[in-house]
Amino acid sequence: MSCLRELEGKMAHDHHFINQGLGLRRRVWVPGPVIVGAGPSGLAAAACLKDKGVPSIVLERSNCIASLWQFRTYDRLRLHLPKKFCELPLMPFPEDFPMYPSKQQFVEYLEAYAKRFGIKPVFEQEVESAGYDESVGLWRVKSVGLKGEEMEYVCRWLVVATGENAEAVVPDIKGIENFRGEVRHTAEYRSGSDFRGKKVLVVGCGNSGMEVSLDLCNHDAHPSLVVRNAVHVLPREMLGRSTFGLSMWLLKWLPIRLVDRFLLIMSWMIFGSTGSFGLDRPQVGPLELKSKTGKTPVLDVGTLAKIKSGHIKVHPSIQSVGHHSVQFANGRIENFDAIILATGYKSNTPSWLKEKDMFSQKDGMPRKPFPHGWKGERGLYAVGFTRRGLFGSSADAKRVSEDIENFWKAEFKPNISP
Ligand SMILES: Cc1cc2nc3c(=O)[nH]c(=O)nc-3n(C[C@H](O)[C@H](O)[C@H](O)COP(=O)(O)OP(=O)(O)OC[C@H]3O[C@@H](n4cnc5c(N)ncnc54)[C@H](O)[C@@H]3O)c2cc1C
Ligand SMILES: NC(=O)C1=CN([C@@H]2O[C@H](COP(=O)(O)OP(=O)(O)OC[C@H]3O[C@@H](n4cnc5c(N)ncnc54)[C@H](OP(=O)(O)O)[C@@H]3O)[C@@H](O)[C@H]2O)C=CC1
Ligand SMILES: O=C(O)C(=O)Cc1c[nH]c2ccccc12
Repeated sequence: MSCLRELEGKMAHDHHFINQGLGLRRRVWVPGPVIVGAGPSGLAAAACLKDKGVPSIVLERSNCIASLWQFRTYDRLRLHLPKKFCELPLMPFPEDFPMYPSKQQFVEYLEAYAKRFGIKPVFEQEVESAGYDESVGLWRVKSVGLKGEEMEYVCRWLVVATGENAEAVVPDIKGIENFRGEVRHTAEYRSGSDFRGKKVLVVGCGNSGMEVSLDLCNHDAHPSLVVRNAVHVLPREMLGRSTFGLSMWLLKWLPIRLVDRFLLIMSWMIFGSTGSFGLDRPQVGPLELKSKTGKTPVLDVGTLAKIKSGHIKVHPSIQSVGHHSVQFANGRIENFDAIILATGYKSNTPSWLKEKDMFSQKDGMPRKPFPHGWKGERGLYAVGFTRRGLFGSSADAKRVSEDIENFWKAEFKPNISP
């Protein structure tokens, strides 16, 4: 251990210390934290660390930053929350960006962010396992490159930033394997132009399902939406302000239940009763539900009007799928040309993180409830697992970097005698 410490001192300014010949894997000693994931959370963590003088290394399975935004989202996507709630620490959005930046603008911002803080992730490095080695008191992070080349990064601090949306959730739907039309998850959906004139069933009514249905409508497809449970749909704006901004402001003075009541009254005045067209509301209010379960209310950008006008049909749960048809829980059977699964995403930490205390094996999320989930034992951290969007990522990145900075300073205090 002491020789490792000595090495640490010597290597404090070297990012990579390659020690070949200790087996087939190339082993690299990283003096600072290893961050897994180059999405907004990983970039925010690296930037905050850099700002405090702590070097880090970012490992990313894809070949670019923000791969979720670049490769796995639909073309018409914009931020749903105003830009001031989505900015990463230390760098606001450009002033000439609109209130709700498009995905291209968001990616542009992230590219500029990475450049500004000199963040150069190691791309095409899929982390396949990470575990704490008690014998040396360090993390061993094992990755595999595109050509199968294996690496091991050894470090004191491990920051998990692989996101809540690392893998698509593909539910088991009876008979779906027999369906002759196309079945596609929203992660593979780009635009309704692929479905012009087709009858498309969208399964799931979160923000993705609602917006994809609207996009299909706008491209002259004929969408139907499966709504199996109650859902809160709120207008994106009310009283000339963003619903989210207004809610945050009201929460400074009022209890969550009162703010929820206000949101529901306003929504009723704007939409009427959503239950009358198949979208029943949960018993618990939208913000309370978000805070208790992480279920995000749908922020409507025009889908509801299309449901009201009959351009988007609403169906209950799917009972079974045939070659060309779908039978619903109410017994109705309809033919479809394609099925889009807007069934959400999940964390992938159970598949690679060998530590069982901090992250649940079941859902891959931190076990400790918000706001305590960002820090584990032995130098393990999480950024972007609070179900609070980009706002949550920024808050985590700040906390994590402050915590690591304290250890870093204590460890590497320059040995200057008076
Ligand atoms: C369609 C959509 C729209 C959204 N819109 C908003 C919004 O408007 N506002 C908001 O606040 N939030 C929004 N969100 C929430 C979203 O979670 C955040 O926007 C944001 O992308 C989260 O950043 P992240 O870095 O935590 O995760 P991600 O963006 O998913 O980044 C994680 C990165 O880790 C990489 N990775 C995963 N596993 C490994 C591995 N084993 N090894 C190496 N790399 C790995 C991935 O390739 C990815 O690049 C949206 C989410 C979706 C799906
Ligand atoms: N512009 C923006 O800001 C956007 C933001 N997002 C965000 O991205 C994240 C992911 O959103 P999204 O992709 O919509 O995923 P969600 O997890 O939010 O929604 C998944 C939906 O699929 C339903 N579902 C799951 N399995 C089945 C099934 N077998 N049969 C029927 N329905 C099913 C769920 O129903 P149930 O509730 O019953 O489980 C739920 O309605 C969210 O945080 C969301 O807010 C997404 C799109 C746009
Ligand atoms: O889009 C998302 O996934 C978000 O998590 C953004 C978000 C965080 N808190 C909210 C409360 C109401 C609506 C959206 C969000």
